[in-house]
Amino acid sequence: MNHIKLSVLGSKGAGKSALIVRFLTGRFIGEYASTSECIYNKQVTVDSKTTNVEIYDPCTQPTKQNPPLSEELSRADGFLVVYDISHRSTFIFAKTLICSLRDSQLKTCKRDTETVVFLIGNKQDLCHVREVALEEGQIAALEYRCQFFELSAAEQCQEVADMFTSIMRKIIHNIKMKEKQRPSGSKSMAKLINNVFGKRRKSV
Ligand SMILES: Nc1nc2c(ncn2[C@@H]2O[C@H](COP(=O)(O)OP(=O)(O)OP(=O)(O)O)[C@@H](O)[C@H]2O)c(=O)[nH]1
Repeated sequence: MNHIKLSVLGSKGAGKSALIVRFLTGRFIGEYASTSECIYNKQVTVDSKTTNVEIYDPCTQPTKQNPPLSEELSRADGFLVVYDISHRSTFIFAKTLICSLRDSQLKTCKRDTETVVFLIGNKQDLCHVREVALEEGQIAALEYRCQFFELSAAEQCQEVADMFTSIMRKIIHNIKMKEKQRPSGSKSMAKLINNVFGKRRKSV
């Protein structure tokens, strides 16, 4: 079974909890008591493979010191960076976050494949008070090499589910690529150990 970890980052009020709850329950709940960070676990099926996904919601609090992004990087396999299309400041913060993620990754160099980051423009239903154009989100995603979705946790269930499936599929693909790139020595070592113990088991 695949085990993957997602972190959902973004400004206070961008809709992180609403997106997560919509994915986990299929429902939209208007208000959340976001007093502390939350970690959700769910078993899902991605391309007919059972996958355990852990979702970390920092529940951004003005007084809460969120962990440094390098810590986030080591914790998560992928990131949803959420902004509210009706508040430009959340979009600017989202771009800052992605920049920091990319910079932190370069510094830590702990990963050979680039961290999976999805830029999410939420509250698409508030297009009558839109402050961030769709094209701006698309251009930012191209610039920061991430996938882009504009949607509404309040009004769209399938689209939110499809977005989560898409990032989980991308993460699983990356994990498989990394396993393939693993130095052949470790593979042959595993094969050797299997042969030795395997033969011994056969003789017993
Ligand atoms: N119209 C509309 N409102 C939304 C949508 N998603 C979330 N909201 C509302 O936006 C407010 C903030 O949503 P949350 O999910 O708590 O946002 P958050 O990013 O988790 O906020 P913090 O936990 O404080 O960081 C709530 O009043 C939600 O009902 C959406 O797609 N459309």
